[in-house]
This record gives sequence, C-alpha cells and structure tokens, in this order.
Amino acid sequence: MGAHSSEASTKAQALIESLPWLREFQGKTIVVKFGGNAMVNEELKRAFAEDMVYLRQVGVHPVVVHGGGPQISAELERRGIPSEFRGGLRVTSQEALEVVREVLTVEVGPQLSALINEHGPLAQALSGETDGLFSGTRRGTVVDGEKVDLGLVGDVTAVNPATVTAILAAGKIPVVSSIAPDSAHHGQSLNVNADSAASALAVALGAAKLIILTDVAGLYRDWPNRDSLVASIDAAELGALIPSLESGMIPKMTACLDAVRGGVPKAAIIDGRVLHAILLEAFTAEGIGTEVIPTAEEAAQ
Ligand SMILES: Nc1ncnc2c1ncn2[C@@H]1O[C@H](COP(=O)(O)OP(=O)(O)O)[C@@H](O)[C@H]1O
Ligand SMILES: CC(=O)N[C@@H](CCC(=O)OP(=O)(O)O)C(=O)O
Repeated sequence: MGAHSSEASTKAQALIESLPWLREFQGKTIVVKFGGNAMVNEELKRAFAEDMVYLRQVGVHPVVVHGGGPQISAELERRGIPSEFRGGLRVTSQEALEVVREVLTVEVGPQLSALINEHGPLAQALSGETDGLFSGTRRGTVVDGEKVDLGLVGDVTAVNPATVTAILAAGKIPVVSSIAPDSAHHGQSLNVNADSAASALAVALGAAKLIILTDVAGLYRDWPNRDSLVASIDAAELGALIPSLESGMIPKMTACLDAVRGGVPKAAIIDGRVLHAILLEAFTAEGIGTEVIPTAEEAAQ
C-alpha cells in the first residue's frame, strides 16, 4: 500500500472506531468543562470550538461550562487586587468578585461563544446568575486540618436547568460561566469553581458524561511521578485518594466524584493542551486521560 492509501485507511479506521461512541451518545447531553489553563492559545480555543460544533452536528448535545482562572488572576494583578488560592479555590473579596464576574461573563464566555458562532449561530453564553440557573451557598475549606474562610466562594446547591434545556432544545450550545447567586443573601453573588459548577450542572441535566479539560494528561496517583497516570478509577477508590491530592486537582476530582455519585455514568479528565482532545477522547476506542466510573455496586443500582 502506498503512503497515501495507508493514511486514508487510518482515517477510515478512526471513523469506524467512533461508531459505538456515536450510538452511545446520540441524543445525549455531555457537559464539557473548558479550563482557563487549557485556553492557552487561539489555535486550541478554535479547535475546542470546532469540536463542540462537530459534536452537535453528529447529534450529541454539548453544554460548555468554562473557567478562566489564569485570566482572572492576570486582571486582578493588573488592578493591584490581592489574590490567593487555598485548597485549589480562590479567596474572593467583593472587589475580586466583580473582576471574576467581569472576566468570566464579559470576556471569556462571549469570546468562546464567538469562536463557536464562526460556524453558524450556535452558541449562547449565559452566566449562572441568568434565570436562576444556579443557586449557591457560601463555603469554606479545610487546609492542613485548619478551617479556612474563602470569602465570597460558594458551592452550587440548587440548579434550575430550564434555560439550558431550552437552549439545547433550540439546537444550540449553551456556554455557561460559574457565578452563582447566594441563596442566603439576596443580591449577593458567589464565585464558584468551574469544575464544581460543571459537575452540578451535569447532575441536574442527567448528562451522559462530564468531560473536564485541563493542562495535564490526567490524574496522577503519585504526583508528579509521570509513570503514575491513572487510566480509570472508580468512585470508591477516588474518594479514598482525594484527601492526598494537591491544589487544583482537589476541586477537579471532587467534581468528578460528585458527578458520578449524582448519577452521571462517566466523568473524564483530559489534556486540553492537545488539539481536538475532545474528539480524541470521544472517537477512539480507548479514550485519553483519566476516566471516573461508579463503583460496581453503585452502577448496579
Ligand atoms: N495528582 C495530580 N495529578 C495531576 N495534576 C496534579 C496533581 N496534583 C496537582 N496537580 C496540578 O493540578 C493542575 C491542574 O489544576 P488547575 O491548575 O486548577 O487546572 P485548571 O485551570 O484546568 O482548572 C495541574 O497542572 C498540576 O500541576
Ligand atoms: C472559587 C474559585 O476558585 N473560582 C475560580 C473560577 C474560575 C475557574 O474555576 O477557572 P479554571 O477552571 O480556569 O480554574 C477562580 O476564581 O479562579
């Protein structure tokens, strides 16, 4: 076989490998979290937008929840507003919250939507504050056994997915940012980590999968030992591993665990620095990154 025909047969093979996946996810909702660290250049953002359009075109319903942590940090620094992370979450003052909201809902969300819309009028950006999508409660965290006050940081405690389902029903792609109104204080909003917002939305939508893009190949059991990449882990094992994790991996893996425990059959952490990572995850038999699945007993229920 000549080089040309062998390349063609590799492409045909990739298409054939996608068949079981297409059957599994046809007509189903997939929540995709696009992290700020995976948005490092225009080419990656464009490829991500193409992947979302592709999924929609083949009959899957993608919902995007985006982060923007590094972009928020850059803007806070530019304005001279102090910012620190504790347990992977940003300690957020009222002043910082205004910047979080502005960067996520005025900058990152509309930019991603515009890239998707280069392929047709498909994306609709909305914030967790829109139409009561999210409702949150303030949370702290525990670092080295000590309680830490994170300020205006919340967990999503209720989701009203009506607007998201209406956008999906109209054949469009919702692009959601992770700000939530505080259910206990009218008019106050909370900064929610985008991984946990994506997880709450995936559960509320009854999504078939949660995919989180980040800037590493997946979860390393023994970080930073590069031989310890986890291909697949169940909820019970992950629950036992989370207390030993560091920084940004804590909210990320907790989000996967909560999604799977909340009834989402699969969650995956994949490397968003790889062009078309979503299609590789979706359309190759073995997938890429780390997959989280329910424990055997949970899956049987
Ligand atoms: N066990 C681990 N496996 C993989 N990455 C880890 C682990 N522990 C810590 N990390 C760090 O977590 C980072 C991902 O979290 P974060 O920076 O919050 O990403 P994002 O912006 O995509 O949400 C990785 O780049 C890596 O440096
Ligand atoms: C509470 C908290 O930490 N909120 C995050 C929200 C954005 C986010 O999660 O962005 P990435 O996914 O890019 O990290 C923050 O302020 O950075």
